[in-house]
Amino acid sequence: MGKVHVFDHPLIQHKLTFIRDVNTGTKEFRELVDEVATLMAYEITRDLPLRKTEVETPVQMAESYVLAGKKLGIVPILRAGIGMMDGILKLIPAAKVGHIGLYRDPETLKPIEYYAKLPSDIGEREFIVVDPMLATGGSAIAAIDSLKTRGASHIRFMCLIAAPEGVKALAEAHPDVDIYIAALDEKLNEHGYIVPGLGDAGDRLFGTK
Ligand SMILES: O=P(O)(O)OC[C@H]1O[C@H](OP(=O)(O)OP(=O)(O)O)[C@H](O)[C@@H]1O
Ligand SMILES: O=c1cc[nH]c(=O)[nH]1
Ligand SMILES: [Mg+2]
Repeated sequence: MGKVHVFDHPLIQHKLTFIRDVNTGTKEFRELVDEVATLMAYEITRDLPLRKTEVETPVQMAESYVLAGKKLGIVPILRAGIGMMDGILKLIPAAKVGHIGLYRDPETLKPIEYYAKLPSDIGEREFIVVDPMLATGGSAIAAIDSLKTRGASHIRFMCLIAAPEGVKALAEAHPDVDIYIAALDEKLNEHGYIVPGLGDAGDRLFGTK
């Protein structure tokens, strides 16, 4: 079973409060999601492997470290995942970006894939799939299914807010995938929305509705 990590960093928790706030407008919402994505990227990369190297400082040669291991790929689930992408790329600019387009059918709550474009060297990369919301888990499971079908084998999933139902479903469907979240909320409501959540992440990011 993959591990579930809840990021309790005070800055993440503080900013998340304003992201949740119904009175936060589109511009500020987008900026806050971007900032939290950067902070979460900092936390999620904590365990990346390093190798020793040497660097010439203005004073003398020094032993130092650079990143080693697999190259990274970021996969935002369209649309709302796009809101977290730039914040992650600020810290990991060399990562390649794949896109998977999914929307949740409002009646059945089942995900429908409408787009996929992934890096060509998919088997050589470690992927972070990102989406602000993990509700029923259907979208995250489908996105990871899609990545695995195309050859990815090292995948993590990162979101802002998760429902217990989504965490359970994702952990059962993909036990090899670690899940990183900023907040684990109470439940889903009858429309499949996270309670208390933040509403519809895509609509709040892009000003639709
Ligand atoms: O865990 P689930 O029950 O699948 O729900 C979560 C999905 O729902 C939202 O996307 P939505 O379908 O609203 O698409 P959008 O990003 O285009 O708004 C959200 O961004 C996730 O992708
Ligand atoms: O609470 C939810 C659930 C699914 N998608 C969202 O954007 N919000
Ligand atoms: Mg939406």
